Amino acid sequence: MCRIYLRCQKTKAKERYLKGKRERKKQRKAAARESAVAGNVGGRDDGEEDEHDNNGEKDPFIEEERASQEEREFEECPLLLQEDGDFKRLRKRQKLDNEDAIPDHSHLTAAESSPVPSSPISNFSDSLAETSGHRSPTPPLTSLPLFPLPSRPYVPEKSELALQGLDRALARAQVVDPLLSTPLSLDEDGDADNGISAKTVKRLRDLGITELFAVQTALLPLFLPSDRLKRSLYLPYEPPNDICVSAPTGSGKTLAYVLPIIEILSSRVVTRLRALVVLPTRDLVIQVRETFEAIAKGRGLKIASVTGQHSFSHEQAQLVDKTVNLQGGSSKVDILICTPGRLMDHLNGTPNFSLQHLRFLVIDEADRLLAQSFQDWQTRVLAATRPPTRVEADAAPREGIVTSIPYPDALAPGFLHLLRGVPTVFTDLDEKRESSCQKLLFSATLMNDPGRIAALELRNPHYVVVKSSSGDQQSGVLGLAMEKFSIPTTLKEHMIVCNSSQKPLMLFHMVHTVGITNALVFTKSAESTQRLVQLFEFFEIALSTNNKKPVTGRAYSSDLSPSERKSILEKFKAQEIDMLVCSDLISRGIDIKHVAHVVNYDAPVDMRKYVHRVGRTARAGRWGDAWTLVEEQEARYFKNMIKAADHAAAVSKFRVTEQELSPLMPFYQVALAQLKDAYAYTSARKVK
Ligand SMILES: Nc1ncnc2c1ncn2[C@@H]1O[C@H](COP(=O)(O)OP(=O)(O)OP(=O)(O)O)[C@@H](O)[C@H]1O
Repeated sequence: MCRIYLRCQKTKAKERYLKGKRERKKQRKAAARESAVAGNVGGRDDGEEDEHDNNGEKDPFIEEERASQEEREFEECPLLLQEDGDFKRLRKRQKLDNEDAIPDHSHLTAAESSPVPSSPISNFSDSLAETSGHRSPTPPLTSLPLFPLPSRPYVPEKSELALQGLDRALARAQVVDPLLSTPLSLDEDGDADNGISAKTVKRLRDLGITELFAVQTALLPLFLPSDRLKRSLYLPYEPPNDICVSAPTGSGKTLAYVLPIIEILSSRVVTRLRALVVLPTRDLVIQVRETFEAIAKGRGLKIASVTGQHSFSHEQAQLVDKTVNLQGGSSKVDILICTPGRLMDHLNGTPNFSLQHLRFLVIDEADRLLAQSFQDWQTRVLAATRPPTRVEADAAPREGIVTSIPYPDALAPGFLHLLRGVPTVFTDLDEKRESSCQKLLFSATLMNDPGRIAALELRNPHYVVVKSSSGDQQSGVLGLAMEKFSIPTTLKEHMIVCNSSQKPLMLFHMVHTVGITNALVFTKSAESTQRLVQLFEFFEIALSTNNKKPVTGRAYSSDLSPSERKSILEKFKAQEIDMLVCSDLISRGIDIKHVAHVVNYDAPVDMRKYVHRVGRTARAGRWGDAWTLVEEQEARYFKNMIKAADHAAAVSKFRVTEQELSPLMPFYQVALAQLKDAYAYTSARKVK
């Protein structure tokens, strides 16, 4: 309303002013004509600054200037500003007001020198009334408030935000320099300095391991303290702390938990399920089982794995004795390595399969596993390791009181109150008995998700972060909190920006010109894996007519049966295959020593994926190269991703020109045509 009113006022005033101006102009012209006729040419002195004409009339130019000034003021009206949101103008207005707010009051009366500054709107309407020669019929707008200047809120740094609400245990993390290592030497007692027995040292040496890597050096004293009581299989009154480890890919995390588990379990007399290792894929289960078997050789420990590769009953027969019903459970194995899905199957459907004797629960690739629910496996597993509370125990069905235990049962100390037929009397002097299970979380990209961590019910967790940034605590913790992951220092990273249609040719160029072999090539899906391998085969056939030895490439994806996958992986390990084209199925954890190159044929969509993929090379201190083919339209996203992880400087740009690609172009076109025919033929057969 105000706005419309002011606009109307302005228009009428302007019209009146222009009319007056025209009349004055006419009068002046007439007067000039008369004086010219009278030969009396005179006028205003140029140097005169008086705004009034000689006859006392206002100077039209000065009037015009004033009108435009008023117009400007009108434009600067805060009401309009509010709508436009033009804070610059408001700031200018306020600046002017502030200047006005320090007037010289010496010549004013008390009433005039009121500290309340007059509103620009009231000034404007007053001057408008003056200009028009009469006052507005409506009262002038006097007290419209000036909106306060918007002040920029305090924006905390990203690092500051990352540290807020950080788990206290994580804030106190032990940061370890990745270059740390300890030689495996024996002391006078025959033990190694880090608490490893002579037997294990000998076994390690047989396997060619002569020193412990940083993560192993840091972890072994935590698992194997000099106080031997703390190495007991059961610690119901003083349960061990849980441990979370973040260390780069290929830094030896597997051995860091395999060694202490074998050392501690070697003292066992009766076989019980005491170590459970959960991994995300079958391939990883096989790999970790091999490591356990290699280190535990000659120690009498029984190791098994369940992944669903064999029948359920076969696995049950391997795991438990089903003929008796035991509260303490029965186990034919000491160490079980499994995928979460199959673990749930056995928890739900295998009699006597119990986790109450667990001393170690290892969750490897923890961030990946905890992100997937698998029938809420974490909650179920944790519940199975924890002794029931008094209320739960009282509610548990018991058989009639008998004086002797009917058959030997083997409940863990924390679960003794459940013993069938034996009355339990709780007293106030009873000490609380807890599960002796120590939870161990490992990953190269350990998550910092308070919700997920809380769900694990970690007991006084101790964090170990292996990170290169000068090994200082603050940057190590910050890196983990902000998901700035560590990459092996022996890895060289490159990116190649190219047109999407050139990508296959670019890969073939890299294989033949740069000499990429013993390579893992990651694609985004099983389907693109298959297509790329087929195109590569056609290309190699076309090129081999040119007297070149063909490079062998095979696909490795979830489309293949487990036995096919196993055989392909073995051939690749035996270096019978030069290039394995795969989906993300083997992007985590897989350890193949001779992998010298990783090619991200399809750029990874997040930093975690990138870290794990490129981490398939440059393992255990060896050198390796990672190449990422980035399509032009993805380049910005990829650069931002690595920049956000403070990793942009480590990835160098590799340029390939059209001329360099041109020699391979004819073979590529032949291969493309053949691939087209092959797909046309396959789809025609499908239609039939
Ligand atoms: N102390 C050691 N001395 C020599 N080699 C070692 C040592 N510890 C581990 N290795 C070797 O280093 C390689 C990488 O180890 P491992 O697979 O445990 O890495 P990782 O940290 O689990 O990697 P990822 O995060 O990718 O799973 C393996 O081949 C392993 O045999």
